[in-house]
Amino acid sequence: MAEGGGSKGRKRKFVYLVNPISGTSKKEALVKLIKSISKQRKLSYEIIPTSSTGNYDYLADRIIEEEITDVVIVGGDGTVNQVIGALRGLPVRFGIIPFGSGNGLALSAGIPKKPKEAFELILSGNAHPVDGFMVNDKFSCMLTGLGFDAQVAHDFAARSSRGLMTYTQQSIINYFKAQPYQFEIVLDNISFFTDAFFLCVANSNQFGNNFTIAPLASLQDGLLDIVIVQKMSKARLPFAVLRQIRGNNKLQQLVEDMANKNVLYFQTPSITIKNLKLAPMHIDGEPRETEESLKIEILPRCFQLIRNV
Ligand SMILES: Nc1ncnc2c1ncn2[C@@H]1O[C@H](COP(=O)(O)OP(=O)(O)OP(=O)(O)O)[C@@H](O)[C@H]1O
Repeated sequence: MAEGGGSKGRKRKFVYLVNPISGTSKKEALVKLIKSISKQRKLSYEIIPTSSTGNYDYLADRIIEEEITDVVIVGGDGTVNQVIGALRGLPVRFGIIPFGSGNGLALSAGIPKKPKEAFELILSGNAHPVDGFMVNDKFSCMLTGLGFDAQVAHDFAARSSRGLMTYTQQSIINYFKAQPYQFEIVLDNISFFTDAFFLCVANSNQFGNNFTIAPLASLQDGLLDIVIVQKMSKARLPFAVLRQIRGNNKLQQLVEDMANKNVLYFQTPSITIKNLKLAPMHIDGEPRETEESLKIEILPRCFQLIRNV
C-alpha cells in the first residue's frame, strides 16, 4: 500500500467535520474559536456536521475538485474511523480535535486533549504517516476486539448516556457474565486453537482514557499487536489483565507452552482469526456485526495525521 497522500506546498483549505453527538461536552466554544482564529488568519475553512452513516462520497469529490488540503475531525474514535476509512486514499492531511468518550487514536498520536491546544497543533500542519489495518473489508485505525470488550462496546452503544462512568459500569456487569470463546489463530508459520475471554488486534497503544491493552503498539511500525486473554479462573482474570496493561508482559515467540500462558502477546503484519463461536466484535470501539473468519492485515503508512511525535 502506498504511503498516505500528503498536501505539502499547497495553500491550505480546511474542512472541519463536527460530530454533533460524540463525547459528553459541548462543542459550541470550539466552533466559535475555529471561526474567529480562521477569520483572523484569513484561512479558507468550512465547518460541516459528520455523516451519521459514515458516507463521505460527496466530500471525496469536493476534496479533488476544490483542492481541500486538511480534513479535521471533531469527534471520537468512531468518527475518526469513518472519516479516515472513507477518505484515506486522497491527498489530504487529517487532524483530530478529540471530542469522544475515549479518544484512543488521538492520545496515542500525542494530540493534546484540550480542544484549543489540539486546534493549535492542527494549524501547525505537522503531519506524519500512520498505519491502519483492514478487518476483511472494513478499515480500522486503532483497535479491533473480539469477545469481552466487544460485548462491552455493544452494550455501551445501547445505553442512552455516554462517557467513562457508563463504560465502567458496562465493563463490571460484563465481567460477571463473561465466558471464553473459541478461536483458531492462523499465522504464516503456526496455527493453533485457543479459548479466550477476549482477543485484541491493536495498532495504537491507547484505547482511550489512558487505558492500554497493547503497551508496545506503535502507529508507524508496520505491525499489529495481538493480545489474547486466554481462559483462566475469574479470580485470576483481573490480575492477568492488569499485568498486561502495566506492560509487564514481554512480547512472545509463539512456540511452546502457549496453553499455559494466561495472556499471549505478539506482533505480526497479518493474521487470520476463525471466530468459531461467533464472539461479538468491535472496530475502533464501535460495535460491528461479527464474522466467522477474519483476515486482518496492516496497511503501512496509509494516511497522514497531524500529530506530535
Ligand atoms: N451527524 C451525526 N448525527 C448522529 N450521529 C452521528 C453523526 N455523525 C456521526 N455519528 C455517530 O456518532 C457515533 C459516536 O461517535 P464517536 O465514536 O466519535 O464518539 P464517542 O463514542 O463519544 O467517542 P469514542 O469512540 O472515542 O469513545 C458514531 O456511531 C457515528 O456514526
